[in-house]
Amino acid sequence: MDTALLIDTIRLTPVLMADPPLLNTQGVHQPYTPRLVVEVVTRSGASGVGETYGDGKYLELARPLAEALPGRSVSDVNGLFALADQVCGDSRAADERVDAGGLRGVQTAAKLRLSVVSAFEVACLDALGKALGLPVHALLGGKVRDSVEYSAYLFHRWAAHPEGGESDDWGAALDPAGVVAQARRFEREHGFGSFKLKGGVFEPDREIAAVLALAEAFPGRPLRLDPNGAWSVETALYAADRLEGVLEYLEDPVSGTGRMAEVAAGSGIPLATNMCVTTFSEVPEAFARDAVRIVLSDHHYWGGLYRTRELAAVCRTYGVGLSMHSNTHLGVSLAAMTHVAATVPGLKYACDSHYPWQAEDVITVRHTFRNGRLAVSDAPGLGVELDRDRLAVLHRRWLEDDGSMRDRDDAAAMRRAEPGWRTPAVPRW
Ligand SMILES: O=C([O-])C(=O)C[C@H](O)[C@@H](O)C(=O)[O-]
Ligand SMILES: [Mg+2]
Repeated sequence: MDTALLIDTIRLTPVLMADPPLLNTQGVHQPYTPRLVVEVVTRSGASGVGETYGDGKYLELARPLAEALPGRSVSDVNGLFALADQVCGDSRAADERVDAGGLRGVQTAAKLRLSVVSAFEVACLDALGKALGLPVHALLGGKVRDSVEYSAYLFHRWAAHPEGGESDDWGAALDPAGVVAQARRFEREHGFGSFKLKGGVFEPDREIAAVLALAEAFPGRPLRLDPNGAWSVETALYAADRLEGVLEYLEDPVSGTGRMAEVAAGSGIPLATNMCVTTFSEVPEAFARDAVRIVLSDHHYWGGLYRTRELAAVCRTYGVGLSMHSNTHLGVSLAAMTHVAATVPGLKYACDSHYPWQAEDVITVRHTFRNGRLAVSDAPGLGVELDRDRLAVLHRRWLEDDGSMRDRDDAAAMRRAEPGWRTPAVPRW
Protein backbone atom coordinates (compact mmCIF):
# COMPACT_ATOMS: atom_id res chain seq x y z
CA MET A 1 0.00 0.00 0.00
CA ASP A 2 1.18 3.52 -0.78
CA THR A 3 1.59 4.95 2.70
CA ALA A 4 1.97 8.47 1.27
CA LEU A 5 -1.81 8.59 0.80
CA LEU A 6 -2.62 7.57 4.37
CA ILE A 7 -4.34 10.19 6.47
CA ASP A 8 -2.16 11.60 9.19
CA THR A 9 -4.25 14.45 10.56
CA ILE A 10 -7.84 15.68 10.42
CA ARG A 11 -8.85 19.18 11.45
CA LEU A 12 -12.46 20.23 12.04
CA THR A 13 -13.06 23.96 12.14
CA PRO A 14 -16.58 25.21 12.80
CA VAL A 15 -17.08 28.77 11.62
CA LEU A 16 -19.76 31.44 11.56
CA MET A 17 -20.00 33.29 8.26
CA ALA A 18 -21.87 36.55 7.72
CA ASP A 19 -25.24 36.22 6.01
CA PRO A 20 -27.57 39.05 4.92
CA PRO A 21 -31.20 39.34 6.08
CA LEU A 22 -32.68 37.19 3.33
CA LEU A 23 -36.33 36.23 3.80
CA ASN A 24 -37.86 32.81 3.32
CA THR A 25 -41.04 31.15 4.44
CA GLN A 26 -39.52 30.12 7.78
CA GLY A 27 -38.32 33.59 8.69
CA VAL A 28 -35.09 35.37 7.91
CA HIS A 29 -31.45 34.36 7.70
CA GLN A 30 -29.48 34.87 10.89
CA PRO A 31 -26.68 37.47 10.83
CA TYR A 32 -24.21 34.55 10.91
CA THR A 33 -24.60 31.00 9.62
CA PRO A 34 -22.63 27.97 10.86
CA ARG A 35 -20.49 25.93 8.47
CA LEU A 36 -17.95 23.22 9.15
CA VAL A 37 -14.58 23.16 7.40
CA VAL A 38 -12.89 19.74 7.27
CA GLU A 39 -9.19 19.36 6.47
CA VAL A 40 -7.28 16.14 5.89
CA VAL A 41 -3.49 15.95 5.73
CA THR A 42 -1.74 12.84 4.43
CA ARG A 43 1.52 11.39 5.73
CA SER A 44 3.29 12.87 2.72
CA GLY A 45 1.87 16.31 3.54
CA ALA A 46 -0.83 16.60 0.86
CA SER A 47 -3.78 18.45 2.31
CA GLY A 48 -7.40 18.60 1.27
CA VAL A 49 -10.41 20.64 2.32
CA GLY A 50 -14.16 20.05 2.40
CA GLU A 51 -17.14 21.90 3.81
CA THR A 52 -20.62 21.08 5.07
CA TYR A 53 -23.44 22.33 7.26
CA GLY A 54 -22.06 23.40 10.62
CA ASP A 55 -24.98 23.12 13.04
CA GLY A 56 -24.36 21.13 16.22
CA LYS A 57 -26.07 18.01 14.90
CA TYR A 58 -23.49 17.79 12.08
CA LEU A 59 -20.53 18.55 14.34
CA GLU A 60 -21.64 15.82 16.72
CA LEU A 61 -21.31 13.26 13.89
CA ALA A 62 -18.15 14.72 12.36
CA ARG A 63 -16.06 14.33 15.52
CA PRO A 64 -16.10 10.49 15.80
CA LEU A 65 -15.53 10.20 12.05
CA ALA A 66 -12.51 12.50 12.28
CA GLU A 67 -11.09 10.40 15.11
CA ALA A 68 -11.53 7.15 13.15
CA LEU A 69 -9.94 8.32 9.89
CA PRO A 70 -6.18 8.59 10.53
CA GLY A 71 -4.37 5.62 8.99
CA ARG A 72 -6.92 5.20 6.17
CA SER A 73 -6.18 6.20 2.60
CA VAL A 74 -7.60 9.36 1.02
CA SER A 75 -8.29 7.16 -2.03
CA ASP A 76 -10.73 5.01 -0.02
CA VAL A 77 -13.73 7.30 -0.43
CA ASN A 78 -16.17 4.37 -0.68
CA GLY A 79 -14.94 3.18 2.71
CA LEU A 80 -16.07 6.45 4.29
CA PHE A 81 -19.73 5.44 4.18
CA ALA A 82 -19.30 2.16 6.07
CA LEU A 83 -16.95 3.83 8.53
CA ALA A 84 -19.47 6.60 9.20
CA ASP A 85 -22.24 4.03 9.75
CA GLN A 86 -19.97 2.25 12.20
CA VAL A 87 -18.62 5.14 14.26
CA CYS A 88 -21.03 8.06 14.01
CA GLY A 89 -24.12 6.50 15.53
CA ASP A 90 -27.49 8.14 15.11
CA SER A 91 -27.67 11.82 15.75
CA ARG A 92 -30.10 12.81 18.48
CA ALA A 93 -31.54 15.23 15.92
CA ALA A 94 -32.66 12.47 13.54
CA ASP A 95 -36.39 12.06 13.85
CA GLU A 96 -37.39 10.90 10.37
CA ARG A 97 -39.46 14.06 10.05
CA VAL A 98 -38.84 17.18 8.07
CA ASP A 99 -35.73 19.06 9.13
CA ALA A 100 -36.44 21.46 11.97
CA GLY A 101 -35.45 24.29 9.66
CA GLY A 102 -38.08 22.95 7.29
CA LEU A 103 -36.11 23.76 4.16
CA ARG A 104 -33.74 20.82 3.85
CA GLY A 105 -36.23 17.98 3.35
CA VAL A 106 -36.39 14.91 5.59
CA GLN A 107 -34.00 14.63 8.46
CA THR A 108 -33.09 10.98 8.76
CA ALA A 109 -30.10 9.59 10.60
CA ALA A 110 -28.64 8.34 7.31
CA LYS A 111 -29.02 11.72 5.62
CA LEU A 112 -27.35 13.56 8.49
CA ARG A 113 -24.44 11.13 8.26
CA LEU A 114 -24.21 11.58 4.50
CA SER A 115 -24.15 15.36 4.89
CA VAL A 116 -21.15 14.95 7.17
CA VAL A 117 -19.44 12.32 5.01
CA SER A 118 -19.72 14.67 2.02
CA ALA A 119 -17.22 17.10 3.55
CA PHE A 120 -14.73 14.31 4.29
CA GLU A 121 -15.19 12.88 0.79
CA VAL A 122 -14.48 16.26 -0.82
CA ALA A 123 -11.45 16.81 1.45
CA CYS A 124 -10.09 13.34 0.55
CA LEU A 125 -10.59 13.97 -3.18
CA ASP A 126 -8.88 17.35 -2.88
CA ALA A 127 -5.88 15.76 -1.14
CA LEU A 128 -5.82 12.81 -3.57
CA GLY A 129 -5.97 15.16 -6.53
CA LYS A 130 -3.08 17.19 -5.15
CA ALA A 131 -1.05 14.05 -4.48
CA LEU A 132 -1.64 12.77 -8.04
CA GLY A 133 -1.47 16.18 -9.76
CA LEU A 134 -5.06 15.80 -11.01
CA PRO A 135 -8.10 18.06 -10.68
CA VAL A 136 -11.08 16.65 -8.77
CA HIS A 137 -13.15 16.49 -11.95
CA ALA A 138 -10.55 14.06 -13.39
CA LEU A 139 -11.03 11.82 -10.34
CA LEU A 140 -14.76 11.80 -11.18
CA GLY A 141 -14.11 10.66 -14.73
CA GLY A 142 -13.30 13.98 -16.35
CA LYS A 143 -15.12 17.18 -17.17
CA VAL A 144 -17.55 17.33 -20.06
CA ARG A 145 -17.65 21.15 -20.02
CA ASP A 146 -15.13 23.88 -19.25
CA SER A 147 -17.50 26.12 -17.33
CA VAL A 148 -20.66 25.67 -15.28
CA GLU A 149 -23.64 28.01 -15.47
CA TYR A 150 -25.21 29.43 -12.31
CA SER A 151 -28.43 31.38 -11.87
CA ALA A 152 -28.98 34.55 -9.85
CA TYR A 153 -30.59 33.66 -6.53
CA LEU A 154 -32.99 36.50 -5.74
CA PHE A 155 -34.47 37.05 -2.30
CA HIS A 156 -36.94 39.43 -0.76
CA ARG A 157 -34.81 40.99 1.93
CA TRP A 158 -34.47 43.71 4.50
CA ALA A 159 -31.82 46.40 4.25
CA ALA A 160 -30.30 45.27 7.57
CA HIS A 161 -30.65 42.75 10.36
CA PRO A 162 -32.72 44.02 13.28
CA GLU A 163 -29.77 43.35 15.62
CA GLY A 164 -26.08 42.86 14.88
CA GLY A 165 -24.59 41.40 11.74
CA GLU A 166 -22.54 42.96 8.97
CA SER A 167 -23.93 45.70 6.76
CA ASP A 168 -24.10 45.73 2.96
CA ASP A 169 -25.24 48.14 0.28
CA TRP A 170 -28.03 46.08 -1.28
CA GLY A 171 -30.89 47.82 0.47
CA ALA A 172 -34.31 46.29 0.94
CA ALA A 173 -36.20 44.31 -1.73
CA LEU A 174 -39.77 43.85 -0.63
CA ASP A 175 -41.80 44.31 -3.79
CA PRO A 176 -41.58 43.54 -7.54
CA ALA A 177 -39.57 46.71 -8.27
CA GLY A 178 -37.05 45.80 -5.55
CA VAL A 179 -36.72 42.27 -6.93
CA VAL A 180 -36.11 43.56 -10.46
CA ALA A 181 -33.51 46.05 -9.20
CA GLN A 182 -31.75 43.21 -7.38
CA ALA A 183 -31.82 41.07 -10.53
CA ARG A 184 -30.33 43.92 -12.59
CA ARG A 185 -27.44 44.22 -10.17
CA PHE A 186 -26.85 40.45 -10.24
CA GLU A 187 -26.79 40.60 -14.03
CA ARG A 188 -24.47 43.62 -14.07
CA GLU A 189 -22.01 42.25 -11.52
CA HIS A 190 -22.00 38.55 -12.41
CA GLY A 191 -23.59 38.26 -15.84
CA PHE A 192 -26.28 35.82 -14.71
CA GLY A 193 -28.68 34.90 -17.48
CA SER A 194 -31.33 33.09 -15.43
CA PHE A 195 -33.06 34.09 -12.21
CA LYS A 196 -34.57 32.23 -9.29
CA LEU A 197 -36.79 34.03 -6.80
CA LYS A 198 -37.17 32.63 -3.31
CA GLY A 199 -40.89 32.65 -2.57
CA GLY A 200 -43.19 31.63 0.24
CA VAL A 201 -42.55 34.97 1.94
CA PHE A 202 -45.51 37.11 0.87
CA GLU A 203 -49.00 36.37 -0.43
CA PRO A 204 -48.73 34.40 -3.69
CA ASP A 205 -50.14 37.22 -5.85
CA ARG A 206 -47.32 39.53 -4.73
CA GLU A 207 -44.72 36.93 -5.65
CA ILE A 208 -46.43 36.14 -8.96
CA ALA A 209 -46.30 39.89 -9.69
CA ALA A 210 -42.56 39.87 -8.96
CA VAL A 211 -42.02 37.02 -11.43
CA LEU A 212 -44.09 38.81 -14.09
CA ALA A 213 -42.03 41.95 -13.50
CA LEU A 214 -38.85 39.90 -13.99
CA ALA A 215 -40.28 38.44 -17.21
CA GLU A 216 -40.94 41.95 -18.49
CA ALA A 217 -37.50 43.20 -17.49
CA PHE A 218 -35.65 40.15 -18.87
CA PRO A 219 -37.70 38.83 -21.80
CA GLY A 220 -37.03 35.20 -22.69
CA ARG A 221 -34.71 34.52 -19.75
CA PRO A 222 -35.20 31.34 -17.68
CA LEU A 223 -37.07 32.19 -14.45
CA ARG A 224 -37.85 30.06 -11.42
CA LEU A 225 -39.94 30.58 -8.29
CA ASP A 226 -39.37 28.56 -5.10
CA PRO A 227 -41.96 28.91 -2.29
CA ASN A 228 -40.31 26.08 -0.31
CA GLY A 229 -43.48 24.04 -0.02
CA ALA A 230 -45.52 26.85 1.53
CA TRP A 231 -48.53 26.63 -0.77
CA SER A 232 -51.60 24.43 -0.92
CA VAL A 233 -52.24 22.39 -4.07
CA GLU A 234 -54.99 24.84 -5.00
CA THR A 235 -52.71 27.87 -4.65
CA ALA A 236 -49.94 26.10 -6.57
CA LEU A 237 -52.31 25.30 -9.44
CA TYR A 238 -53.51 28.89 -9.50
CA ALA A 239 -49.92 30.19 -9.62
CA ALA A 240 -48.93 27.60 -12.23
CA ASP A 241 -51.79 28.79 -14.39
CA ARG A 242 -50.71 32.44 -14.08
CA LEU A 243 -47.07 31.61 -14.76
CA GLU A 244 -47.31 28.98 -17.49
CA GLY A 245 -44.99 29.98 -20.33
CA VAL A 246 -43.21 32.41 -17.97
CA LEU A 247 -41.41 30.04 -15.61
CA GLU A 248 -38.75 27.57 -16.66
CA TYR A 249 -39.80 25.57 -13.61
CA LEU A 250 -41.70 25.93 -10.37
CA GLU A 251 -39.68 24.68 -7.42
CA ASP A 252 -41.33 22.95 -4.45
CA PRO A 253 -44.64 24.85 -4.61
CA VAL A 254 -46.12 22.36 -2.12
CA SER A 255 -44.76 20.02 0.53
CA GLY A 256 -44.52 16.27 0.01
CA THR A 257 -44.41 13.96 -2.97
CA GLY A 258 -48.18 13.33 -3.00
CA ARG A 259 -49.04 17.01 -3.26
CA MET A 260 -46.25 17.62 -5.79
CA ALA A 261 -47.73 14.81 -7.92
CA GLU A 262 -51.16 16.45 -7.76
CA VAL A 263 -49.76 19.80 -8.92
CA ALA A 264 -47.70 18.12 -11.63
CA ALA A 265 -50.78 16.29 -12.92
CA GLY A 266 -52.85 19.48 -13.00
CA SER A 267 -50.43 21.91 -14.65
CA GLY A 268 -48.05 22.19 -17.58
CA ILE A 269 -45.15 23.75 -15.69
CA PRO A 270 -42.25 21.41 -14.86
CA LEU A 271 -41.75 20.99 -11.11
CA ALA A 272 -38.32 20.91 -9.49
CA THR A 273 -37.41 19.89 -5.97
CA ASN A 274 -34.75 20.03 -3.34
CA MET A 275 -37.26 19.12 -0.65
CA CYS A 276 -39.29 16.02 -1.52
CA VAL A 277 -36.40 14.13 -3.15
CA THR A 278 -33.27 14.54 -1.05
CA THR A 279 -32.40 10.87 -0.50
CA PHE A 280 -32.26 7.82 -2.78
CA SER A 281 -35.13 6.21 -0.86
CA GLU A 282 -37.46 9.04 -1.93
CA VAL A 283 -36.68 8.60 -5.63
CA PRO A 284 -38.89 5.60 -6.57
CA GLU A 285 -42.19 7.06 -5.38
CA ALA A 286 -41.51 10.55 -6.75
CA PHE A 287 -40.47 9.24 -10.18
CA ALA A 288 -43.26 6.64 -10.36
CA ARG A 289 -45.81 9.37 -9.63
CA ASP A 290 -44.22 11.88 -12.04
CA ALA A 291 -44.06 14.33 -9.15
CA VAL A 292 -40.90 16.11 -10.35
CA ARG A 293 -39.20 16.87 -13.65
CA ILE A 294 -35.96 18.21 -12.16
CA VAL A 295 -34.05 17.14 -9.04
CA LEU A 296 -31.87 19.83 -7.49
CA SER A 297 -29.04 17.90 -5.96
CA ASP A 298 -27.16 19.17 -2.97
CA HIS A 299 -23.96 17.14 -2.79
CA HIS A 300 -23.98 17.51 0.99
CA TYR A 301 -27.35 15.77 1.41
CA TRP A 302 -26.59 13.08 -1.14
CA GLY A 303 -23.25 12.11 0.41
CA GLY A 304 -20.70 13.81 -1.82
CA LEU A 305 -19.57 14.03 -5.39
CA TYR A 306 -19.58 10.34 -6.38
CA ARG A 307 -23.10 9.94 -4.99
CA THR A 308 -24.19 13.02 -6.92
CA ARG A 309 -23.00 11.31 -10.09
CA GLU A 310 -24.98 8.21 -9.10
CA LEU A 311 -28.06 10.40 -8.67
CA ALA A 312 -27.37 11.93 -12.09
CA ALA A 313 -27.37 8.43 -13.63
CA VAL A 314 -30.69 7.56 -11.97
CA CYS A 315 -32.22 10.84 -13.19
CA ARG A 316 -30.93 10.25 -16.72
CA THR A 317 -32.44 6.78 -16.74
CA TYR A 318 -35.88 8.19 -15.94
CA GLY A 319 -35.61 11.26 -18.16
CA VAL A 320 -35.61 13.56 -15.11
CA GLY A 321 -33.38 16.64 -15.25
CA LEU A 322 -30.69 17.37 -12.69
CA SER A 323 -29.37 20.65 -11.39
CA MET A 324 -27.78 21.80 -8.15
CA HIS A 325 -29.35 23.23 -5.01
CA SER A 326 -27.49 25.59 -2.75
CA ASN A 327 -27.66 26.79 0.80
CA THR A 328 -25.51 29.47 2.41
CA HIS A 329 -21.99 28.19 1.75
CA LEU A 330 -18.34 29.08 1.40
CA GLY A 331 -16.12 28.88 -1.67
CA VAL A 332 -14.93 25.36 -0.81
CA SER A 333 -18.38 23.88 -1.47
CA LEU A 334 -18.82 26.05 -4.55
CA ALA A 335 -15.59 24.58 -5.94
CA ALA A 336 -16.84 21.06 -5.17
CA MET A 337 -20.21 21.75 -6.83
CA THR A 338 -18.50 23.13 -9.89
CA HIS A 339 -16.23 20.09 -10.26
CA VAL A 340 -19.08 17.59 -10.06
CA ALA A 341 -21.39 19.70 -12.23
CA ALA A 342 -18.65 19.80 -14.84
CA THR A 343 -18.74 16.00 -15.11
CA VAL A 344 -22.50 15.48 -15.42
CA PRO A 345 -23.70 15.03 -19.00
CA GLY A 346 -26.80 16.93 -20.12
CA LEU A 347 -26.81 19.50 -17.31
CA LYS A 348 -29.22 21.88 -18.97
CA TYR A 349 -30.39 24.00 -16.02
CA ALA A 350 -28.21 26.68 -14.46
CA CYS A 351 -27.21 25.69 -10.91
CA ASP A 352 -28.21 27.58 -7.76
CA SER A 353 -25.67 29.31 -5.56
CA HIS A 354 -26.03 31.69 -2.60
CA TYR A 355 -22.35 32.62 -3.05
CA PRO A 356 -22.87 36.17 -4.38
CA TRP A 357 -24.60 36.97 -1.06
CA GLN A 358 -21.60 35.76 0.91
CA ALA A 359 -19.10 38.56 1.39
CA GLU A 360 -16.89 36.36 3.57
CA ASP A 361 -14.87 33.35 2.56
CA VAL A 362 -12.06 31.11 3.79
CA ILE A 363 -10.23 30.70 0.47
CA THR A 364 -7.43 32.92 -0.75
CA VAL A 365 -9.00 33.83 -4.11
CA ARG A 366 -12.76 34.28 -4.35
CA HIS A 367 -14.64 32.62 -7.19
CA THR A 368 -15.61 35.00 -9.99
CA PHE A 369 -18.67 34.48 -12.16
CA ARG A 370 -18.21 35.56 -15.77
CA ASN A 371 -21.34 35.68 -17.89
CA GLY A 372 -23.01 33.82 -15.04
CA ARG A 373 -20.53 30.95 -15.30
CA LEU A 374 -17.63 29.60 -13.28
CA ALA A 375 -14.60 28.24 -15.10
CA VAL A 376 -13.80 24.66 -14.12
CA SER A 377 -10.37 24.54 -12.47
CA ASP A 378 -7.75 22.20 -13.94
CA ALA A 379 -5.37 22.76 -11.03
CA PRO A 380 -4.68 19.72 -8.83
CA GLY A 381 -7.47 18.98 -6.34
CA LEU A 382 -10.31 21.47 -5.99
CA GLY A 383 -8.10 24.36 -7.09
CA VAL A 384 -8.69 26.44 -3.95
CA GLU A 385 -6.35 27.28 -1.08
CA LEU A 386 -7.43 27.93 2.49
CA ASP A 387 -6.82 31.41 3.82
CA ARG A 388 -5.80 30.48 7.35
CA ASP A 389 -6.13 34.00 8.71
CA ARG A 390 -9.72 34.31 7.48
CA LEU A 391 -10.52 30.81 8.72
CA ALA A 392 -9.20 31.80 12.15
CA VAL A 393 -11.34 34.96 12.18
CA LEU A 394 -14.54 33.08 11.33
CA HIS A 395 -13.67 30.32 13.81
CA ARG A 396 -13.05 32.89 16.55
CA ARG A 397 -16.53 34.26 15.87
CA TRP A 398 -17.92 30.74 16.38
CA LEU A 399 -15.93 30.32 19.61
CA GLU A 400 -17.11 33.66 20.97
CA ASP A 401 -20.76 33.14 20.04
CA ASP A 402 -23.06 32.62 23.01
CA GLY A 403 -24.65 29.66 21.21
CA SER A 404 -27.46 31.63 19.58
CA MET A 405 -25.98 31.43 16.07
CA ARG A 406 -24.45 27.96 16.15
CA ASP A 407 -27.62 26.29 14.89
CA ARG A 408 -29.33 27.94 11.98
CA ASP A 409 -32.83 28.94 12.98
CA ASP A 410 -34.54 31.36 10.60
CA ALA A 411 -37.68 31.51 12.76
CA ALA A 412 -35.67 32.53 15.83
CA ALA A 413 -33.94 35.21 13.74
CA MET A 414 -37.36 36.48 12.67
CA ARG A 415 -38.49 36.76 16.30
CA ARG A 416 -35.89 39.50 16.80
CA ALA A 417 -38.05 41.67 14.55
CA GLU A 418 -41.45 40.11 15.27
CA PRO A 419 -41.46 38.66 18.79
CA GLY A 420 -44.65 36.66 18.21
CA TRP A 421 -43.35 34.92 15.08
CA ARG A 422 -43.78 31.14 14.89
CA THR A 423 -42.67 28.81 12.10
CA PRO A 424 -45.70 28.97 9.79
CA ALA A 425 -47.82 25.87 9.47
CA VAL A 426 -47.83 24.39 5.96
CA PRO A 427 -49.65 25.11 3.72
CA ARG A 428 -49.26 28.75 4.60
CA TRP A 429 -51.36 29.93 1.66
O1 LIG B 1 -33.76 26.09 -2.82
C1 LIG B 1 -33.97 26.01 -1.62
O2 LIG B 1 -34.95 25.46 -1.19
C2 LIG B 1 -33.02 26.62 -0.70
O3 LIG B 1 -32.08 27.20 -1.14
C3 LIG B 1 -33.25 26.48 0.74
C4 LIG B 1 -32.57 27.58 1.51
O4 LIG B 1 -32.62 27.34 2.88
C5 LIG B 1 -33.15 28.93 1.19
O5 LIG B 1 -34.54 28.89 1.32
C6 LIG B 1 -32.60 29.99 2.07
O6 LIG B 1 -31.37 30.09 2.13
O7 LIG B 1 -33.36 30.74 2.67
MG1 LIG C 1 -35.61 25.02 -3.26
